[in-house]
Amino acid sequence: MSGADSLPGRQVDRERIERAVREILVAIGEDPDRDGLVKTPERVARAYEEQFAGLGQKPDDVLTTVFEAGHEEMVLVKDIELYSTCEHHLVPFYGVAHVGYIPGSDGRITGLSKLARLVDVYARRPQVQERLTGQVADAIMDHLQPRGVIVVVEAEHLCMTMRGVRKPGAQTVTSAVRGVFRSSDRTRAEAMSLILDRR
Ligand SMILES: Nc1nc2c(ncn2[C@@H]2O[C@H](COP(=O)(O)OP(=O)(O)OP(=O)(O)O)[C@@H](O)[C@H]2O)c(=O)[nH]1
Ligand SMILES: [Zn+2]
Repeated sequence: MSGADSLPGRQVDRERIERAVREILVAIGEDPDRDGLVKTPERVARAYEEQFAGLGQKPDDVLTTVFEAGHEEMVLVKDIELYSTCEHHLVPFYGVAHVGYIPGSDGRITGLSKLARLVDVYARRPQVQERLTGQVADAIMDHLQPRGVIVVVEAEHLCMTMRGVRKPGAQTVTSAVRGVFRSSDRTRAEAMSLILDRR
C-alpha cells in the first residue's frame, strides 16, 4: 500500500506549487509576469489540488455505504470514465474502468456510485495504470470481502501521444483479478465478455 494511504485529509501545498510553476515558466524561457501567465501558477495549483485530491483520500472515505442485499451474483459497472496523471511525465492518461465483483456469502454489496468514486480516489494521484488497476481491486477485496473482483482499465496515455513515441490512439489495457475471477477461467471469461460487449 502506498504511503499516501495513511494521509487522510492531506491538502496540497498550493503556495509551493505556485512557486514551482513560476520557476518552470522562467526555465522554459517565458515571462511569468506577462498578462496571460500572471495567474497561471495559481490556476495550476488549484488544478493540481483537484487532480491529486486522491492523495488525501482513503477507500474508507468513499466505500461508506455497504449493505447486505443477499445478492450473490456478479455486479459490474462498466465504462467508468477516468482521468489520471502519469507519474513519469505528469501528463494525463484517460479512459474507462470496468469494475466487477461477486459478493461473498453474506451478500454484502456497496452503492454503485461508490465503485466509481473508488476509481477516482486512486486515479487522482500520480499513477501508473497497472497500480491504479490493482489498488481498486484490492480495496474492494478488503472492504467487501467478496468472492472475487475484476477490474479492467483501458486508457490512452498522452505521454505516448503528444511526445516521445507519438502513437496517438494506442490503448493500454490492464486487468486485475482477485478471488474467484482468478481461480475460475469460466467466471473470468463471463466477466470479460460482458466488459467487452460494445452494444
Ligand atoms: N507500465 C507503464 N508504463 C508507463 C505508464 N505511463 C507511462 N509509462 C511509460 O513509462 C516509461 C518511462 O520511460 P523512460 O525511458 O524512463 O522515460 P522517457 O525517456 O520519457 O520514455 P519515452 O516515453 O519512451 O520517451 C515510458 O515507456 C512510458 O510509456 C503506465 O501507466 N504504466
Ligand atoms: Zn508518461
